[in-house]
Amino acid sequence: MYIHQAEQIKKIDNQASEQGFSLFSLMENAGRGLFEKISPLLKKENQTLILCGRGNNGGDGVVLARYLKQAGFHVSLVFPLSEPKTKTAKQHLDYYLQQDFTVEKWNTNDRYDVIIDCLLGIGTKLPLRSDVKNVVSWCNQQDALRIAVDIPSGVQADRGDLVVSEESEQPNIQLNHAFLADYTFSLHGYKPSIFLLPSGKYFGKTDVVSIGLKQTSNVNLLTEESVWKTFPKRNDAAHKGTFGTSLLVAGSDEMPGSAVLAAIGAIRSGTGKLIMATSHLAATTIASRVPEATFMLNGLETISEGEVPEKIIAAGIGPGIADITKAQKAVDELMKLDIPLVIDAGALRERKDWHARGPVIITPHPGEFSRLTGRSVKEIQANRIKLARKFSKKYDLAVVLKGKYSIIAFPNGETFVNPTGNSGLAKGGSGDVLTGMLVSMLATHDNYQDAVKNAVYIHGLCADIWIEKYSETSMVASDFAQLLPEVLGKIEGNR
Ligand SMILES: NC(=O)C1=CN([C@@H]2O[C@H](COP(=O)(O)OP(=O)(O)OC[C@H]3O[C@@H](n4cnc5c(N)ncnc54)[C@H](O)[C@@H]3O)[C@@H](O)[C@H]2O)[C@H](O)CC1
Ligand SMILES: [K+]
Repeated sequence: MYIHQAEQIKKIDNQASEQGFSLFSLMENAGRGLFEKISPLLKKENQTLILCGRGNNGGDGVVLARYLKQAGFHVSLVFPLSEPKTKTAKQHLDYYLQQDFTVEKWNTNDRYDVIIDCLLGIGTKLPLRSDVKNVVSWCNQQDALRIAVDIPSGVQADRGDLVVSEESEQPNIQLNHAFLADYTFSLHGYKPSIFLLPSGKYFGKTDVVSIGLKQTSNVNLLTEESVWKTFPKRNDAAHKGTFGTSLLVAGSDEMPGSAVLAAIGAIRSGTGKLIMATSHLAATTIASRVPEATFMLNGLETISEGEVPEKIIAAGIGPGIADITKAQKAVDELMKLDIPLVIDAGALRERKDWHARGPVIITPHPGEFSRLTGRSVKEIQANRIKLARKFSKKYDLAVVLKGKYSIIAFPNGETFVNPTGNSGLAKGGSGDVLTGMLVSMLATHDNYQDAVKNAVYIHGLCADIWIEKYSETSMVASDFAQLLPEVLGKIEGNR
């Protein structure tokens, strides 16, 4: 499923128009497609208000109004911000009027069953002008079904923040920030703000209306199907060497649990063998929970001095590591190997040189990404896709920016939004499990990008499966020991 940034949509529109597909036809397709999706939600006796802005989002509303009226629905078409100003919207309004349909005056005392928001689309620049704010605020206070076209008005296409002012500190839904939709029908494809916060809270249920344009984007939503298709098959002749040896540099006397969790994630995700480079105390704890692991004692020190176990085919470093200086030296050593390397938690610090022989995957949460980029967490959250892409390209590494809708950005520009997961993962230790899973899947997949995508998707799916039976509150990271077999059974069964 493609995700389109506003600029890309404009480019595709222009291309289509150069190739003879006029904006008038695109708007006609948009209105017709919206009619097909929206009319089943309306009853014939409903009073429906379509609020149109001055741009092409308003034009979509005009076409939708025509189709709904032709089908016998009670519709009031209103321009609360004055009449359309774009050529195409004007043309459609002329055609609408020629069918003897009318434009209504807006009376805020009238009551409607359904309100359709065609005020602002991807041309939105914040802050919202006060006249739009007033209309949005009125809409949000009505006892009506609210449907947004393309994006809810007040939301931008590419960013997650709503009000470019101090007010945006307030994370809760505000009545006058944006149209609070029950449904949003996106034209051509989803826009990034569906997957960002707080904007994502305003979309309600979402669906896409095709308008006949070419589908292409290097930002995609991960799907379960793509995971089935790329998850490696294990053949009967396999032995422990077939799936390779993974190395996890994790855990310290202060934080043995993180290493246990990373080891659980790794051992349940397919690696043939697992070496834990860790402290004596942590090794004792790990051995009791993951007896399959072998150990390199004083692992962090040893690796930081340049002594690395042989024959490893994937490595990860960071969970439960307390000594930041040694962690950096160990990262330097691991970067000399021609294997994929996951850098997380205690090993994830700003570096001058990210250059490595094999692929590097960093797994920051927003706080860690803030430390790496020097930007505030608020700025990162508003702009997760763009900033992850930028960092990935600049340093030639893969970024897994964790959080609701984790972003995976690869240095070739391919970017993925992960739809799985819930707040059951927002707990200490779930990131450690992910690091273990990543390393293990890197050891078992031929293609490192598939390994990263699959680990992130499956990690979230475990939490989604958990809440089918229990609640987000009760989930803890050690539950992955049971959840991974269940979820991998589902994935491998479907393959
Ligand atoms: N390929 C497609 O997906 C197509 C989508 N269509 C629809 O067109 C809009 C985008 O149209 P555009 O005219 O570029 O922008 P808007 O309708 O969003 O309106 C711009 C309009 O709003 C004013 N404005 C911007 N920000 C603010 C603000 N903060 N406060 C008040 N007013 C604001 C601005 O000055 C302009 O006047 C897209 O979303 C789809 O709905 C096409 O129909 C077909 C192709
Ligand atoms: K809208």
